[in-house]
Amino acid sequence: MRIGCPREIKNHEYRVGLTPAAAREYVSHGHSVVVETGAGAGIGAGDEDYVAAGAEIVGAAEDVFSRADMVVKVKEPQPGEWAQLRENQILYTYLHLAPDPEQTRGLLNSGVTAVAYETVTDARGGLPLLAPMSEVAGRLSVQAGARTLEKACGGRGVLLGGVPGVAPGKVAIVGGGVVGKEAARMAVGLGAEVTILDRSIPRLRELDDLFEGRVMTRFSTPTALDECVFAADLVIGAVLIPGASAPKLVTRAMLSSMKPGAVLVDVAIDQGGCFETSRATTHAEPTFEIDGIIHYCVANMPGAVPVTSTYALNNATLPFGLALADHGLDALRRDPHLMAGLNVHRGRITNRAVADALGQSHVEGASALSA
Ligand SMILES: NC(=O)C1=CN([C@@H]2O[C@H](COP(=O)(O)OP(=O)(O)OC[C@H]3O[C@@H](n4cnc5c(N)ncnc54)[C@H](O)[C@@H]3O)[C@@H](O)[C@H]2O)C=CC1
Ligand SMILES: CC(=O)C(=O)O
Ligand SMILES: [Mg+2]
Repeated sequence: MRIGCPREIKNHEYRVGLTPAAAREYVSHGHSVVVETGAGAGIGAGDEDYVAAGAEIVGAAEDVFSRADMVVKVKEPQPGEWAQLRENQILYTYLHLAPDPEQTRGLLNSGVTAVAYETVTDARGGLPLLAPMSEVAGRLSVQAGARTLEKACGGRGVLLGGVPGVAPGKVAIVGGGVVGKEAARMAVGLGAEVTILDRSIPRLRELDDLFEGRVMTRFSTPTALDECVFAADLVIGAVLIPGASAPKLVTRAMLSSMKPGAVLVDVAIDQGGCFETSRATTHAEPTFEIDGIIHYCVANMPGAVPVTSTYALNNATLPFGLALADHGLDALRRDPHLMAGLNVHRGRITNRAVADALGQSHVEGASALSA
C-alpha cells in the first residue's frame, strides 16, 4: 500500500502524522511512503530524515492526496483537503465529526473510508488513540489556565499555588478521565486546591486512591457543579461521551455566579465543548471573554507542544496504522476495536453516536463494508 503524509495546515498545528521512525516501519512492512516536503519541520524532522527512513518526498499536498491509498494525518481534514479525498482511499486521523456537520458532509461526498483516532477502543474500555493527546491536553490545560489567570491576560490575578500566608487558587475539573486526571496532577503539583467532578463512582474511587487525599472528588450533579463553579478560579472542562457532542454542563446563567476574571478552559471543545458559552478558538487567539469570565477553547491544544505530542501520538497510532496498511479494510473486520474507529465509509456514517449527534442515520461498520 502507498501511505501518504501531508503537512498539517490547521492554525498553529505543528504535529505530523508520521515520524521518520514510523515511516521506516511502514517501509519495513513492504509499503511505500510519500511525505509532503516540510511536513516534519515542526518536530525538527527534515525531509532528509524521511528519505533516510525510506520515504519519498513530494512537493505539494496534492501529490500526497492523489497518490496515497491511505492518508495519515493528525487533525481533521480542512475544507481544501476534503476535496482531495476519494473512494477506495483510507483516511486515518482525528475527525471529531459530532459537532462538525460541514466536515461530515465533505467526507461523505468524497466517498473516503475514514477511521477516526478518537473512537478506536481497547479491551479495557479506553480510547487508546485519544489517550496520549488527552494526557498532553490535560497537562497543558493547567499551564494555559494558570497563565490566563494572570491579570495581563484578562484573568483575576490569582497564583494557583498561593504563597505562605495566602490561600491557593481553586481548580474545578469537570470530568475525571484521562484529561481530568492529568490536569489534576499538574494542578496539585502547583499547589492548587483541586476538586474533580465525574458521573462515574468507580472512577472517583480510583482518583481518590491515586491522589491520596490531595484532591476532593464530587459526584457531578447540577448542585455540585453550581457549588464548585461558584468557588473556582479555574474550571477545566474534560467530559466525554465517546463520539457524541459534549453535554453543556456549565450554562451561561452560571457565569454570573462566578468571580469576575475566573477562567474556563474547555478541553472538550473538540467535541463541541461542555460550557454553553464555548466556541472553538486557535492558538493565535486562544481566549475570549463572556460576562467577565475568560474562556480558553483551543481545539488542538497538543499542537502547541508538537515534539512531545507527535511522538506520543505515533506510539499509539502506529500498530493500528500498520494493520490497516498490511490488511486494508480487512484490518477493520479482524479487530472490533479498530472497527469502532470507522466513522464514514463510501458515503455512509458508520458510528451511531456521531450519527445521533448530527441527526442522521448510520449503518453498522460491518454491513457498510460488505455492501
Ligand atoms: N482540545 C484539545 O486539544 C483536546 C481535547 N481532548 C478532548 O478532551 C475530552 C476528554 O477526553 P478524555 O479525558 O480522554 O476522555 P475520558 O473518556 O478519559 O474521560 C471523560 C470523563 O468524563 C466523564 N463524564 C461523562 N459525562 C459526564 C458528566 N455529565 N459529568 C461529569 N463527568 C462526566 C466520564 O465518566 C469520564 O471519566 C474529549 O472531548 C477529548 O476529545 C483531548 C485531547 C486534546
Ligand atoms: C485530540 C485532538 O483533538 C487533538 O489532539 O488535537
Ligand atoms: Mg482537537
